[in-house]
Amino acid sequence: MTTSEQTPLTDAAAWARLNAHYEQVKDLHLRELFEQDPTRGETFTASAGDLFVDYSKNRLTAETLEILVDLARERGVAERFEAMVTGEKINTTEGRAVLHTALRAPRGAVVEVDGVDVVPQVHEVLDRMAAFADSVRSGEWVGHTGQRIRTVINIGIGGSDLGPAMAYTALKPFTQREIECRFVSNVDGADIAEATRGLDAATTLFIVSSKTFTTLETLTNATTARDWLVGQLGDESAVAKHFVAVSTNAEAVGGFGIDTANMFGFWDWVGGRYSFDSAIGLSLMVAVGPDGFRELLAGMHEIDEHVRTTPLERNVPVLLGLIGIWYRDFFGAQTHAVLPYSQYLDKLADYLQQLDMESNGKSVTLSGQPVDAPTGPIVWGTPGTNGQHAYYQLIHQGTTMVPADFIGIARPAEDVGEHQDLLMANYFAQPEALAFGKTPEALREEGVAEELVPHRTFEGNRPTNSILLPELTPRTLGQLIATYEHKVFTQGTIWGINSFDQWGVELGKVLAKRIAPELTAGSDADLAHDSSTNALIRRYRSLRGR
Ligand SMILES: O=P(O)(O)OC[C@H]1O[C@H](O)[C@H](O)[C@@H](O)[C@@H]1O
Repeated sequence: MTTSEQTPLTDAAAWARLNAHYEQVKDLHLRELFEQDPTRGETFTASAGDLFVDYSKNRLTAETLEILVDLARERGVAERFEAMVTGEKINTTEGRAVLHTALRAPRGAVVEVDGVDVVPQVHEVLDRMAAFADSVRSGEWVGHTGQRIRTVINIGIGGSDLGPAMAYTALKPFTQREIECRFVSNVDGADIAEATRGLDAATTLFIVSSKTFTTLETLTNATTARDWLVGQLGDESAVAKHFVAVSTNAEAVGGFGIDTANMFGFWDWVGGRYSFDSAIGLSLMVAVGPDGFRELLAGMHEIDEHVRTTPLERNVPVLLGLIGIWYRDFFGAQTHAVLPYSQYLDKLADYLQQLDMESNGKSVTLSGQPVDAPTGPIVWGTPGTNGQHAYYQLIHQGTTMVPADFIGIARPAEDVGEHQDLLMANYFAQPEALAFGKTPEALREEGVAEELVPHRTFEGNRPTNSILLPELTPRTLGQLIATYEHKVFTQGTIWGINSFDQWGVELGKVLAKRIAPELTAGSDADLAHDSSTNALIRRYRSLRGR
């Protein structure tokens, strides 16, 4: 047991110090902080792998950071990280180890769960995935009619969708363009209908991805996909050449009719939202090739090692986590924006929403007590510069503090004309404007009419991190994602919550199972929900002529 599992967060000595310190620094303006220390922009920075992080535009001092690091020490962040990566069952509510770091451990490393080294199993599956991916990519794997595969459709949801979908988009320039990947997640029939529209079943391969293989959305989509395929090819036996599965549940895969020879396994110690570097990434591996996938794993491993070996003061995921806690728990910021200046990172915020919000959206501690400080923020964002022309108004001049990560890529995959420099000019300009704002005096000097001065004033003092990557490659993407994984870990550890369960998604699933048959059968009088739910169901039935 580490400290955070035993004692309330607010009992920590560093917590009391942070409270007192907050009162001293809360009104300091970033303008003053930069005036006091003109070297701040060079010293409040850190690197991990190829990631460079400038955290100087945050409302904190060197002392703030010192106390935050003391808090991390007191809450046992390093010890709990060690417990996690060595296979301790830190997911106590499910009795499981948490070993996504073992998914990227190099061949020959040893990580034991219940006395069994899991690394050989990890590499055995990776090798099978590689052989499969190569055969699809080369055209050696042919469909029922002897034709090669042109479209791969991953069917999965949550962690079995968001990771591969995000990474496929991010790594488009590294994909074999002759094979297109599509992703179907929503149980809304529109998703599978649109994904298969116009496709030739003879050249389509489905990867059914589900850790549990019991997820309603995925099984429903997989059944519809199988009907579509058999409908087009006119032969049940075609399924064998057009369906593979990724799951921890071999029995259910067999029960669905997919040959378990075409199943790629993983383990209960891989959480859904931490699984895209497991076999869940099979579609991605087909797209970027086994070498690309291994580069991604290597990038993630670099960050795992960084966290393990770097002092907390320079530990990038730990620092990002601590800065997030400073805003969430002391300034009361409810959200955290992720603003990538890269179109390829279009799906990053969607992915991070599950990673962060499903992990740290908790209100009880590991020991079941109510938390004594606010936990995970609402995570959101879209690629810059689009957000600038939509919601940045609120970030600049609204009444809510929105701490944000600005993510920039120096060397673009598509170096088209002056696009990149214009994009990056915005990447640099926005955090500058957010931090330093524009004073009424400056406006008056420019001759702005007095009645417009309040409207055109930018208060500034709005905090950001700037994360800069040299380029977006499988390796740097792996580094970026592992950085966020361990940021979330750091925060969960400090809050003393279980970042690895997700009981909060259960109730809605149970109720939906109960309601589904009520939508088609039975009489209105049989409905036994609250009056609102009953009336809505009745209205739906009537709109559908039932
Ligand atoms: O991979 P599966 O078992 O199908 O689960 C898919 C997703 O659904 C669940 O409800 C959880 O909220 C997610 O953590 C999980 O990633």
